Amino acid sequence: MATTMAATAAGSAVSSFAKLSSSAVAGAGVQNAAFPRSAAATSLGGKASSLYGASMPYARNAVSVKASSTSRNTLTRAELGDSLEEFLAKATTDKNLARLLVCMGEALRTIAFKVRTASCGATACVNTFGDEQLAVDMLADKLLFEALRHSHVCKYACSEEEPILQDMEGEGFSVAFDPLDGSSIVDTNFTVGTIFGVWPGDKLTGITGRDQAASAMGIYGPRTTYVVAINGFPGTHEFLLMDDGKWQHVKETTEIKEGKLFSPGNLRATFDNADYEKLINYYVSEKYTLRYTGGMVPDVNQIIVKERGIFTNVTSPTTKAKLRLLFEVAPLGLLIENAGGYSSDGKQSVLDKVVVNTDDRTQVAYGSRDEIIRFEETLYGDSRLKAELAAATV
Ligand SMILES: O=C(COP(=O)(O)O)[C@@H](O)[C@H](O)[C@H](O)[C@H](O)COP(=O)(O)O
Repeated sequence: MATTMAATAAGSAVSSFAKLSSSAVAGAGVQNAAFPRSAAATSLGGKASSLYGASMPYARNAVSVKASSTSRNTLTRAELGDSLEEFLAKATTDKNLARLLVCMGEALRTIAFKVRTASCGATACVNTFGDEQLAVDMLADKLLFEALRHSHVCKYACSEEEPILQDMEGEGFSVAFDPLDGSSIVDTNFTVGTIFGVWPGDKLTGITGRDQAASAMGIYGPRTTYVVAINGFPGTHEFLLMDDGKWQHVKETTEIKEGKLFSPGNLRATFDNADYEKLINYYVSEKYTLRYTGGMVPDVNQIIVKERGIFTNVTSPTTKAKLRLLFEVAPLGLLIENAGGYSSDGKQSVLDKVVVNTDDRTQVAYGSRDEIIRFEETLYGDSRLKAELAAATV
């Protein structure tokens, strides 16, 4: 309640501030559009400006978290209200990983601006990139490759648009990304997003989601947010893009509770997958709330924000798997599991699936523990989570 009140009070301060300094904000937009190199450098080395203080709507709210022994041995305090850079200094001792996440954050900020100002016709939503007019998903793709090259800590990168590994000429990590998930719903002004996973080393096949050093999504909705999970650091962390262009830590999720909320992807599969039909009928008969946009980023993000629910995308003999393990499913798996949730392809966590080819596809569910048990039992008659739970309680 205290946080909500602080946010409301400061919210009106922010809007009067925005009115007073609309030219400064417009200027920031122009600067964003010009990003990637200069802004990344400023952010990496820069200090919070006075603008930052003026527009900070959330009271600093200390949250104590115990980092795992693989990352830090000391009690680390992640505080709501921290900047992205402050948070990363507490969440990881790996300065290269922090640098990469900051660089990607700068690209996300620019993509948000490009999506917000895209012009949409009958066939595509386009915006400018230098002298070019590009579809926004292609533009996002270019910006992300540029940011990774600029980071100097990325060896290889590939994307849904460019699945062949590209040499980024840095060292430390390799990154796979979906530049603009939901590009077909940009024109309807639904929320869309970027998804990426960061793997240590120089391999993006022969790896699993569990090997990720971090994963994240950028979410372009009424607000722009950057949701980050760092392997070995508890929780999934939401950062809000502020008026001054900085990311501010506004939420930490460490538990996905039980609650009747469902997002049924590939619903057409119920036509010839009787078990999926049975699962959907269960949700309806139990009066679950339907919350589904058809964009995987907002549909999965709502589980992290609401801290409950289930997202399913199930296949059938006539509707094959569409979602890609490397670019979408594994990174979202780490975000959900770090938040205290569970993921499944029907039989195992999606984090345990080996990426054989960059184009591997799979069915998937994300949600609370009991929802994932129900998902596995309904589809395959049994759930490995039950056995794990029984073993844990002995
Ligand atoms: O892949 C996605 C979007 O593709 P695109 O618009 O080409 O960037 C995802 O967002 C999924 O399409 C989505 O979550 C969902 O699985 C779609 O399923 P359905 O509603 O059955 O079409």
